[in-house]
Amino acid sequence: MIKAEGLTRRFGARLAVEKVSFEVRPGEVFGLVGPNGAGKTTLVRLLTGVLAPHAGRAEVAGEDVTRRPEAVKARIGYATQDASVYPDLTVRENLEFRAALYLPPQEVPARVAEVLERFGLEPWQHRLAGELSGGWRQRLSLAQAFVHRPRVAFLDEPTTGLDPLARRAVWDLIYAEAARGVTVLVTTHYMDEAERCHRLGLIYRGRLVALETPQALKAAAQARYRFFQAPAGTDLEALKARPGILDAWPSGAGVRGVARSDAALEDLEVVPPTLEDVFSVLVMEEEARA
Ligand SMILES: Nc1ncnc2c1ncn2[C@@H]1O[C@H](COP(=O)(O)OP(=O)(O)OP(=O)(O)O)[C@@H](O)[C@H]1O
Repeated sequence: MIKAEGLTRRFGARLAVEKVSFEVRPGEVFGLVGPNGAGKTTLVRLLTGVLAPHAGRAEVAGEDVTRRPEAVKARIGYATQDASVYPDLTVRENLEFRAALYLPPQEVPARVAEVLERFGLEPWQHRLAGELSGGWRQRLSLAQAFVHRPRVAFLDEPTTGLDPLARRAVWDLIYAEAARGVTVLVTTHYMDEAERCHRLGLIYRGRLVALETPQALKAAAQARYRFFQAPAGTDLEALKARPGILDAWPSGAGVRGVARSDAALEDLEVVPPTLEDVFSVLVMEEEARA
């Protein structure tokens, strides 16, 4: 459903996206994760035809994005980071506007009514989008991404700034759309959200440095390293200086860390890695390579 081959994009001398290749299968919820400035948004803009690549190509929903960006736009939904809604249109008008871009006029009212209902937006339909709270604006942004029945949806940080309940509601909506067969590519900073994705790509400095299911990423990290927990009050610097210990950081009620697989850790509690641990070691490996 999504196929990127060697996608590359520069801004001046800076390589924002470098030779990125991957595929997303129909119905998959695929997560792109990576630190600020890693290149996630640029990659999404390349895949949605908003930005042209300097090298490589992409296919989305059976269309070549570079050659026929307009054909691709009709088949995808796109919710941008800055909530792609018009603040001075009402909720309903926003949805009507978006639906009318890609659907025959006679289909618009029924689609808008359905999406208002599905996304719980009916009570707000006559409100100006600019008057909605952050959570409801994000819901509207999602609703407009799905209103024309796209085959693929790109959601760029759809839950940033939302409280945990609103984030959960957004994820329930994303999964409901995926269950209807929509392929979803979502970018996120949140590890608990990354955990919900069927498969993940980690972007670091413009490059795709890992591509796997959350479970496989954890298993691979556990095979290469040992992760541990130390009690509160542990001397962090002394711990980091021990042979075989690669890094340690304050975490919750103690200290968490990563060590080489042959390190002596008898006095420490060895624990399975979280996704956050996995990404820490992947970034550590990339830094060591640089
Ligand atoms: N239009 C632009 N002009 C110049 N540089 C840009 C432009 N867009 C992105 N960049 C640069 O490209 C790099 C990747 O940025 P991008 O926004 O894709 O990262 P990101 O992973 O989405 O970050 P965030 O999580 O903060 O949104 C950054 O160094 C950024 O400064």
